[in-house]
Amino acid sequence: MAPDTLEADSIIYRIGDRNLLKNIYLKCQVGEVVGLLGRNGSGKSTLLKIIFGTLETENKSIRINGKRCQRPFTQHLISYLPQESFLPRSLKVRQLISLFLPSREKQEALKEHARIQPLLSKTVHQLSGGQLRYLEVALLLHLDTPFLLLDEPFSGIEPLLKEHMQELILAHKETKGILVTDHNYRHIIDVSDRLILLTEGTCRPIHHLQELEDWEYVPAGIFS
Ligand SMILES: Nc1ncnc2c1ncn2[C@@H]1O[C@H](COP(=O)(O)OP(=O)(O)OP(=O)(O)O)[C@@H](O)[C@H]1O
Repeated sequence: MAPDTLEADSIIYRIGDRNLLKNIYLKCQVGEVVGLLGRNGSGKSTLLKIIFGTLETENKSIRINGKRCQRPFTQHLISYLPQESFLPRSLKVRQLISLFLPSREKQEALKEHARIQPLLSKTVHQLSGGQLRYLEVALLLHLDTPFLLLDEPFSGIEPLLKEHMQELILAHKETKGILVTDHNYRHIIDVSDRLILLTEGTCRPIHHLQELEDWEYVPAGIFS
């Protein structure tokens, strides 16, 4: 059975005597984008690192189709966009695509992409912050992993490119389950099928946008 359900369950994370994450449960299915919102320092990045498997914690259960999986990234089940850029600066975009994507077909598809094609002869350090972020997200979306965690894909990019980033994410959601977090909450709302708010160490499903005001994530009056 193809992997189609990712569950992160019973996640607890403490920093000193602070309970940052208290018994978190969240689920993401192939074909949906789940938007994770939360105030600065609420633990969103920490949660993504724990799910990806690069941050250890005292308690967690990551399951794919119900089967426990200690480090999903080693089995090519999850890919992850960290907040900081992760690409080597000295390589040309063309080389990077060939190195990063195992499938020739995906390499060619990305090289022909309208917003990537003009960048092919540039080295990574010649790209603007927004171009770099777009390239990173495009590379990860072209991998065959069924799940993708995106930490601040809209950060530092101009309004027009944000629209293109949204389109890029939506163009791939049929074959992926995508968990995305960002402070550009309107873009997260637009791109997501479901919203979750991480607050007080707990994931709360958001059914109505007004709840974002009730939990004081956005100022009163924005949605009401
Ligand atoms: N290695 C660490 N040592 C001590 N405190 C840490 C460490 N990593 C994270 N924290 C603290 O954990 C809390 C959650 O951090 P995290 O980066 O996960 O939050 P976030 O919701 O992603 O925040 P932001 O929206 O500002 O990126 C913060 O208070 C942060 O200071």
